[in-house]
Amino acid sequence: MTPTLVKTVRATVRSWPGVLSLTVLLGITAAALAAPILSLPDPADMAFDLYQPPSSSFWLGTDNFGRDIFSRVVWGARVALMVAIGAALLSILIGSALGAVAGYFGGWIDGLLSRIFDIFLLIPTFFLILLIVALFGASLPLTIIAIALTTWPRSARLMRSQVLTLKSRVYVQAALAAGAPHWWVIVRHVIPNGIAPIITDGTILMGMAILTEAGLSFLGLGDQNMVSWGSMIFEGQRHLRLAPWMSIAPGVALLMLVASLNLLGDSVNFAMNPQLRTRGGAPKRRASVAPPKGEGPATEETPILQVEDLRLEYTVGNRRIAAVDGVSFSLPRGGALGIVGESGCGKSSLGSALLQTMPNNAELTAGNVRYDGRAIILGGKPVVEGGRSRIDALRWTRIATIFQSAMNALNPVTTVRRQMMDALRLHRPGISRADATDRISEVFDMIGIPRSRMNAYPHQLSGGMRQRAMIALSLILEPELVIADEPTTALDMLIQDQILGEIADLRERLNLSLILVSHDMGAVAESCEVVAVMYAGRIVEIAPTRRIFDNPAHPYSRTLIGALPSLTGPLEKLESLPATDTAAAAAATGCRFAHACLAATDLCRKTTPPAMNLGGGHVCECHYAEDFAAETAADKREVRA
Ligand SMILES: Nc1ncnc2c1ncn2[C@@H]1O[C@H](COP(=O)(O)OP(=O)(O)OP(=O)(O)O)[C@@H](O)[C@H]1O
Repeated sequence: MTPTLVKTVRATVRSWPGVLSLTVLLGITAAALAAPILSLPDPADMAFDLYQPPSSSFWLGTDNFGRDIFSRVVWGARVALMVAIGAALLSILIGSALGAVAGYFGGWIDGLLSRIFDIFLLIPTFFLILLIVALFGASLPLTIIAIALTTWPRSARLMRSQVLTLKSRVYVQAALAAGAPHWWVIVRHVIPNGIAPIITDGTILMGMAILTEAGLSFLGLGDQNMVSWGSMIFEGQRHLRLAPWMSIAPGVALLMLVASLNLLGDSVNFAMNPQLRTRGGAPKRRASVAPPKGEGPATEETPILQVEDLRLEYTVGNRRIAAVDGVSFSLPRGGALGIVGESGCGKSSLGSALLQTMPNNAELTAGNVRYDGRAIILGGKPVVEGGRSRIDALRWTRIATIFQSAMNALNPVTTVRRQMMDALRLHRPGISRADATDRISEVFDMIGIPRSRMNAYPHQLSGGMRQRAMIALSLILEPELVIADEPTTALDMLIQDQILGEIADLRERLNLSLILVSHDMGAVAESCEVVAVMYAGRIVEIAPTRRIFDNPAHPYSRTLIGALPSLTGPLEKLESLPATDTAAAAAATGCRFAHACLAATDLCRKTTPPAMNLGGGHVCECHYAEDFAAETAADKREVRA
């Protein structure tokens, strides 16, 4: 077994639907395989005990010919399984191969094959099967082929759409650019990535095949030499009043087999798709709290956002990862806070925690958040007022987001103008079309996109223009606070600079408050008055921008600032840090940066550093913060040398 298959089986048997469905399926398969060696009465043997109800002699009773129903159900399982496996395998093989070819090569090949799929889909399934059975007679292999012939276009269309999406992925293009032949790319990169939904669909196909065979047997068109649950149900319904057990037993067996196959399909899909697994599957019901009593009205001095001891944990299997581990800060109205730190330190998790848009495997375990003086999160729970979560009422209208990758954040099949129109109409249902168009034009002018590009689709815009469109979308409802998560990461230096300049300009004009999440110290220095440095889930230093650049007090901030190349002076060797495992660093005793800190002492390794207040809004979690902050620029150069 390949490692992927082993992992899939392991993950499947860890979920209760997986265990349940596999137990039923294995039970039915074992019974079907063991039927010849079990000392069961011959399923075709007729006796004088007609219509016997279930008893210790006849576990499931006897039928109108005195045949033992338990024995017939067990033998019938063989037919059901043969039809399910045979028809589904044949259907998937034919369908996936033709679908992969159509999707991968496109052009006239796709056109021709797609028309063939459509024609087969148009033929009524039962009619085609009846035709085949009428022409060639009723036999089990023919039934299997007939079912496969009517179901393969389903797999073909699924595989075609998978391949169409996958072939534009960068890793597929990279493999082709590296000189790999087409067949290798299809086998190595396309099929393994696109097979999960086909396998899931295969289990549904198996259920359909069993039901179709049962239907054919019910109509007397199945193989008369074999015991089939369908024919048993058919006979049973004619004697329903006299002997209801004749149809109940095969009916229940059929139901259990088809339901288990469908349940198994869901479990396999869940097991094969790491996103479904690690994002926590279905949304959990989160507890909420009522607004606190005595909340006064906000004044000009009330911070737009106050965060106290916020904690967010992810659950992955049995592990808990504290991605945000006790974060506190306060953002004044119209202020700009930059949150910097290396990849994985928890910046995006903090952003999603503030907006309550975390994945399902994330949980806020503690902390309070106040927006404009009103609590939106208390003790880690969302505050609900009048049946609606307060944060729901604030998202986009008062707190907007600029996402990291505009190409992924904008809907690719809708024009930019349409997306802005939708946002306006959703939040301001009464707005007229003319007013909405005026507002869109106004925002386009404001951020420097020519009005002629309003009806462009995202892919028709350049990277910089797309990011501007994303900013326009965030501003369309005139929010007060914008959370920008790496808004310039994928752009070249010149465009980065333009976009940051525009954000700064908009802030001034609209009195916007800003939280800028970035790993780029330069970007943050240009746009924010205060900088918070995050490391392994905590803000380890926060200070006014000038101050943190002149006198960084945390060794980690010093390293980040030291990594900024200087355009003047001699070339200096850049320092590098060992990789950080957020979960391990958070669980370590003492300072979480001690493992990578060149100045770490025993005190650092044993005792968690307190938050040292260095005055002027400068707070740092380092035992030696005062010493480091006091160092002059010359000292720092010396340390680096
Ligand atoms: N859905 C998730 N399930 C489990 N762990 C997650 C999930 N999302 C993030 N993490 C973990 O949480 C930690 C913080 O991740 P986060 O994405 O917030 O970091 P980041 O600083 O924003 O990184 P980047 O700058 O690369 O976006 C990391 O250890 C990451 O592996």
